[in-house]
Amino acid sequence: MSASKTVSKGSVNSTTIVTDDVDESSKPEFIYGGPFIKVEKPSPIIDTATPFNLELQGTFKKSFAYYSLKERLPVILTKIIDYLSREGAKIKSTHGASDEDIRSYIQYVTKLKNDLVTNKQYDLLTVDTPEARRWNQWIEALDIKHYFTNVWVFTECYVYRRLREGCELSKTLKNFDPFADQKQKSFEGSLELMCIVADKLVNMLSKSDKDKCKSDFVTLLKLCLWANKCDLSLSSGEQVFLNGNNADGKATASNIIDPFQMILDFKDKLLVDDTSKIVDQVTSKAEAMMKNLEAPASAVDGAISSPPETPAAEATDVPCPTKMTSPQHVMFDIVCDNAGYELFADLCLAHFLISQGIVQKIRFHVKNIPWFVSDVTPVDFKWVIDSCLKASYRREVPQQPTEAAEGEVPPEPEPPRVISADNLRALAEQWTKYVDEGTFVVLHDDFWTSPHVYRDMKRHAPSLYRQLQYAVALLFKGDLNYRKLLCEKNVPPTSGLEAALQGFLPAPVIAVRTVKADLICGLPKGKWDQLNALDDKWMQKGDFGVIQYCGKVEPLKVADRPCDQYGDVCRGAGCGPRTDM
Ligand SMILES: O=P(O)(O)OC[C@H]1O[C@](O)(CO)[C@@H](O)[C@@H]1O
Repeated sequence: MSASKTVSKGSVNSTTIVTDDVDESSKPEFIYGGPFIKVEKPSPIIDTATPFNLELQGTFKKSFAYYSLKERLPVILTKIIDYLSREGAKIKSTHGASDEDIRSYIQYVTKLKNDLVTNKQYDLLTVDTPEARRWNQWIEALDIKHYFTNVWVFTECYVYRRLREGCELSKTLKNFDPFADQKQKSFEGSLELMCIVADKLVNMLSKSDKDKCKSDFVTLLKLCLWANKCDLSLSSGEQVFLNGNNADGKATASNIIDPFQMILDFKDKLLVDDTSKIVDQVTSKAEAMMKNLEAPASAVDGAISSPPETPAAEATDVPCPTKMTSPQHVMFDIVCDNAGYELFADLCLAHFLISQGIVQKIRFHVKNIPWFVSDVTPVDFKWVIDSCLKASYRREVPQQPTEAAEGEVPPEPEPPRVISADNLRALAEQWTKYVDEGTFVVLHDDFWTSPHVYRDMKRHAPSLYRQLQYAVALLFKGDLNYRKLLCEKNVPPTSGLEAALQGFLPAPVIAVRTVKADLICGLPKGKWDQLNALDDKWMQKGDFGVIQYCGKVEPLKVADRPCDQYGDVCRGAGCGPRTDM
């Protein structure tokens, strides 16, 4: 390890990046009463991969966490700086910002990047909101407050939270999303894929027999999985094209990228496939819940579907969640990951579950603020549907001529295949109705943009935990959710999901994730070693995936804590009409 820090030019648009190792061992220190002298301190960086059963952190030099903090995250920040410098005029006119506003944000991001690459201590947030104060309490409670030395997920979340703070501190940039353009471009690059999927989805929506319904459900779960390849933080903001597309995101003249074909082509890359179990369990649980809703409360074994003693409750009031032990609707929850094509795939699954009558509502949990470059925010949720609604696309693909047998007249060439956005627009029209009537509900709890792993949700966000308990199942999308489900711990790869969740059991958990970080559970014995022997970076590329299930659930009882809104005076109802329970 070098004894002094070197500064070299980074590859991104000539912005200076510190590219040597994070090394605290040779910083001069002031000894009281004496001159500045060199004090050798042990380096926090260890030349190893993350040992099993430890949390991921940037100090393990052979881990993806180290590489990410040293290379990927600084590039993401540099790109924001470049974007602000390049598109300053556009940003100014959209947000009514001044040169000074843009300059201040650039300075803010530049300092953040320097603090990160030099492994400084986290700064406290300076905006004064209840959520920012909570962040500061979490930071203050840490034993280790350095970027590389603390747990990786905390540092990453902190960096994205700070990016937001830069906007919050500005008078004019409060609604600025530094990743909006990248998300938009990625959506546009996937338009043809969406048209192709929409054309097939329309044939899955009319009520079908049990076998077809099961096989379509399985297919759509797999569609959602491979859509998770398209995330912009793994590629540091570069567009990701699913197998075979050109660099401009378009399929070549005679070539069609069919995401349903990809599911078959990627069969061997799906390392854990619980889809069959998921479909069986979700459908039977949903059926049981549906019966429960139809039956009068007294007829249902032990279930209190409305709270006791609620004389004043309006018929339209939803009972207080603290007293309610069964839901008001049969609901399936999707904890979303990326906007664009991935959200489109989630919407397709959601539409299918509703149209087949499997569930009555879908709750989409999205991020409150721009997050890990391409994660869905409420604004993204709306523009993705609106963009599908307005989509205009048409391409005629010439069909391969059929060979004529020797001596025979060649058959008439097939007419070209037409790919168009007609069905995509029709689907989006239905999604708009679903949103308007509350069949699709978009929720954005602050917890999803906190640094906490899901084991700790009950402690940090008890209301959210309770809300999740009403779901038939919770579909967690993507790599970041997976890391938080596994408590950011490098568990032995053969350990089961239930053990890895460490008690996070609000409702059945479905984890759908392409592998983009070096932790995993549920692999068959020997598989991890086998994959490592072929490519020691296989966990960093998003080429492999898992669809995992844990059906163990903690029973939902009347809460032992008072109602959030009315405390002990709550009579069991009157928490306002809610659509999300
Ligand atoms: O969009 P996803 O699937 O959550 O992936 C997020 C990416 O960001 C990280 O969580 C951290 O950079 C990686 O593990 C992953 O590459």
